[in-house]
Amino acid sequence: MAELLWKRVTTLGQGSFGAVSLASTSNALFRGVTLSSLIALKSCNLSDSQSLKEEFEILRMLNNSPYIIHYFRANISFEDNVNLYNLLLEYASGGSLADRL
Ligand SMILES: Nc1ncnc2c1ncn2[C@@H]1O[C@H](COP(=O)(O)OP(=O)(O)OP(=O)(O)O)[C@@H](O)[C@H]1O
Repeated sequence: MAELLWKRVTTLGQGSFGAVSLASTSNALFRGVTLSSLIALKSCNLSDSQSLKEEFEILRMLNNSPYIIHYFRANISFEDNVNLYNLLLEYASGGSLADRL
């Protein structure tokens, strides 16, 4: 099965469990799902990734909901000599709910 290829473009924000980047993807189709060419990538150090792994499990349970950001997969990358745990997420281009309140 083809690996989903991505490249970080810019930083979107910082949460309690990780930093969020905007990333561009090169595969338009992944596991039968047509992807936008932009995704969000939530990353943290692999050695400190328990909370992000728990977030991944919750997103996995809710992945069919139209009200919850979809995840595409989790993976590990090696960047600047650090192993990072990454959640590959649907990019919410409209900003957060907090921005709108
Ligand atoms: N899927 C996404 N698409 C676009 N921007 C996102 C996405 N996920 C997160 N962001 C941006 O990154 C910021 C940090 O997101 P994250 O989910 O890590 O933390 P949070 O939910 O804002 O805070 P906390 O983790 O403390 O509850 C958000 O405020 C938002 O600006």
